[in-house]
Amino acid sequence: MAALHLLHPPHILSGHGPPPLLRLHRKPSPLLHLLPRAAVAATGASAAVTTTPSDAALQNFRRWLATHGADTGAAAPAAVPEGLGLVAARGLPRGEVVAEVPKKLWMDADAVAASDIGRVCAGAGDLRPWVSVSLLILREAARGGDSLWAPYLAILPRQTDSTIFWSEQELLEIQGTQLLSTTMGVKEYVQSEFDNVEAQIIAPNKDLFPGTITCDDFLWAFGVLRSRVFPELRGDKLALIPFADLINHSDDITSKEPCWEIKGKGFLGRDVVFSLRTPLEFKSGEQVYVQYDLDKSNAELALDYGFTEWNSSRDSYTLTLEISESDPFYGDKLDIAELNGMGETAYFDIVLGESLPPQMIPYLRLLCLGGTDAFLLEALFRNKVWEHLELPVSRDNEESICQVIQKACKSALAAYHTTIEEDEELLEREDLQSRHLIAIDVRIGEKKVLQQINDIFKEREQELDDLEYYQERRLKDLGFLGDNGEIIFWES
Ligand SMILES: C[S@@+](CC[C@H](N)C(=O)[O-])C[C@H]1O[C@@H](n2cnc3c(N)ncnc32)[C@H](O)[C@@H]1O
Repeated sequence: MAALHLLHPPHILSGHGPPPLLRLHRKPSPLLHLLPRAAVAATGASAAVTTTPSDAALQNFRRWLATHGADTGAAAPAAVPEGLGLVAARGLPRGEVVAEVPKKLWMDADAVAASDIGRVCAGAGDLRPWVSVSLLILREAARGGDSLWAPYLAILPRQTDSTIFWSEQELLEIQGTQLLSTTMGVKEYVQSEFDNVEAQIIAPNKDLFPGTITCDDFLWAFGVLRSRVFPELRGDKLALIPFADLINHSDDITSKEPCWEIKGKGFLGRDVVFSLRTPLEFKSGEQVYVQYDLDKSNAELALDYGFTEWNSSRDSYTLTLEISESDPFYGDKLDIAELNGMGETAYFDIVLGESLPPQMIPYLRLLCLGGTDAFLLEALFRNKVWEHLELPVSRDNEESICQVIQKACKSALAAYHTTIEEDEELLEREDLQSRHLIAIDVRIGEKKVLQQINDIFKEREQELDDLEYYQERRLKDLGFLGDNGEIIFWES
């Protein structure tokens, strides 16, 4: 029995620790009430919170862009099923410029430095770029009509369907999912960053932040950045680009080529602009789309943008494996993991319909190594051990990896409040709200991946007798074992 050799069971974390606590509703924030994109109608049957600004606000926004030298003639902002979007004003071939937005309109680190909060942000030391740009958004929103960005801030949505904006009741729909843990983790992170900036920047500078700024306001600014910043503009380059950020996502766009560039224009190319291009041809009147990120899972799309796709390559589950500190071979195992570019904890993203990540099984075999196989952990084997772990080590070790994974999958599956079949039935309903649909898509995807992992190891467990293990390979290498598994003696 494998367990006899497992002196210390490996630590398998599946992302299903104690269920995260759901926060109570907080009061609506004063600042969000100041933001204009509120008195509007929902668009499209599936849009629970997607609202569009008034025509007057849109016209004001377009005038503002033109006054400040933005070139946006190729597409017009308009109400579309995804909220606002960009609609081709004429036939646009592939690679055509949709808009060129001058740097003076971007909300980025330079805009923070040049603004009246620049001094306090610089004085606060190492503020993360997203934190200082969030403060700029909130400061400018509080300035109302006096802000340079007022016409832009007026058309920003008050919410998206990102799970960071879901109510306690709505979050119950993703009970047991990794998405719930991630969402709660992100909200806690934003809360702790807010606590810091409130103490360091907001409270001591009441002249700059005269009204009340709450954590909900800060979460809104975080959500705006998370859903609207082009993926490559992260870190120090983080920038909110008005107008270009109205472009919606379509799964039909599969090209990996970036659809934008930052370039110089005008005399000696001194005027920096953000230039957005079409990834495909679009007819006049069609909505122009881009691909946000081909590699994001449905859970990531739900968290960042508030939508999911019915596409199995977006269904994924992150398996977390960890070398337990109480393992008697902890030091040796950690050393081996580190020598092979891994660590005490390893994360494996498993995608529906795709094979397991290549490092996962060797890492698992390492975690389960013990008993009579522990000799492989000796220093003598250090440079070769990973090669050995790439193939089955022993029946006991292989059986252990099959059992621990199946156990972890079963326990993770038990934490969901619905089965795959129940979810599939729910998907037949036509009255599903967008957030409910996102919840079903994510939990069904996670469960399918868990089921797939479970099946792989179940099948493997049934093949244990047919596998070739370390000792047999070794005897063969030394010429002691024939092709049919018979021991070759010198005398025969
Ligand atoms: C970069 S903004 C695009 C402009 C946005 N539609 C608006 O009204 O301001 C990204 C947000 O648009 C919406 N969105 C974009 N593509 C979508 C899609 N394919 N399905 C549903 N919502 C989408 C989501 O709310 C997402 O968070």
